[in-house]
Amino acid sequence: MSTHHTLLEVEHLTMRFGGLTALSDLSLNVAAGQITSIIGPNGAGKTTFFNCLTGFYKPTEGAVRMHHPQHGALLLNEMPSYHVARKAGVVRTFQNIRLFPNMTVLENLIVAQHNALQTASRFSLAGLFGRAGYKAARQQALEKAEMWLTRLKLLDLADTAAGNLSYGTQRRIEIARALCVDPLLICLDEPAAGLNPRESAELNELLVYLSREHGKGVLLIEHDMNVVMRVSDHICVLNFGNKIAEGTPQQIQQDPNVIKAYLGEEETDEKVAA
Ligand SMILES: Nc1ncnc2c1ncn2[C@@H]1O[C@H](COP(=O)(O)OP(=O)(O)OP(=O)(O)O)[C@@H](O)[C@H]1O
Repeated sequence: MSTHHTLLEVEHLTMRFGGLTALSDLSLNVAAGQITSIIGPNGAGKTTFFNCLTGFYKPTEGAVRMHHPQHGALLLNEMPSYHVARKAGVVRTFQNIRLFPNMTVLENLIVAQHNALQTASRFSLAGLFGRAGYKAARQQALEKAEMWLTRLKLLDLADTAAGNLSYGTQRRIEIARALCVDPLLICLDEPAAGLNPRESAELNELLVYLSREHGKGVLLIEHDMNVVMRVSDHICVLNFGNKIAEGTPQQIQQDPNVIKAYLGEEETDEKVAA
């Protein structure tokens, strides 16, 4: 799949908490079928950005526009978070794992589809027990879960309690769960944190597969530069809430402002002098 049209347009986004400006006048485009990474030192405003675009925070200023093939341009900054996921097709994972540990892997993926199932049941017990529509919706939910479990190489673990699995596997399950709601854009907050090198390499493959083969827009917050530099099509660098650079991995690696933000002024001078 090779359509790289703009999915998300971020315009002059600002988020203030009292006197602290966590995000300042950020403008950025995110394309379908590409991996866009947001990087920056601790406290740069990366998670605040995700919170603004997924309805968790209401930005102080600016707009976030999602271009949806059926619904047209949708202003995410004016939507509650459940609409951001359901209507606009923007889903996220969090820095800390948020699976139901006592449920099986499959159950976690079915629960993620509760909106479709509730609608099919018409919110009634009669619906749950009898309606053909509900049975069909449940079958579809199972098929979708099975498809993503197969593609993410998790099918063998479908009946295992999620909490008994390794950290890296739980991260994959979280991504599978997010994919079950058919997102156009998937936002991943530090998915490589705590992964071993093999799991990290598998994650790289998965992100590339989702963007290239499924045309998903992938928005990635990540500290692991091995992941970022290998998989990103586009990188946006934040520092103290400001965008200090934007470009391809090669451009970012050579950008003096980025080197300064990561290494500090003295080291940069030494590096330049060396
Ligand atoms: N709800 C909040 N109330 C007050 N300040 C906040 C809130 N959320 C974030 N901040 C502040 O905004 C700034 C940016 O935080 P944010 O979590 O977005 O950074 P980050 O780039 O994601 O950092 P990290 O890499 O450590 O996760 C920080 O100074 C943080 O303390």
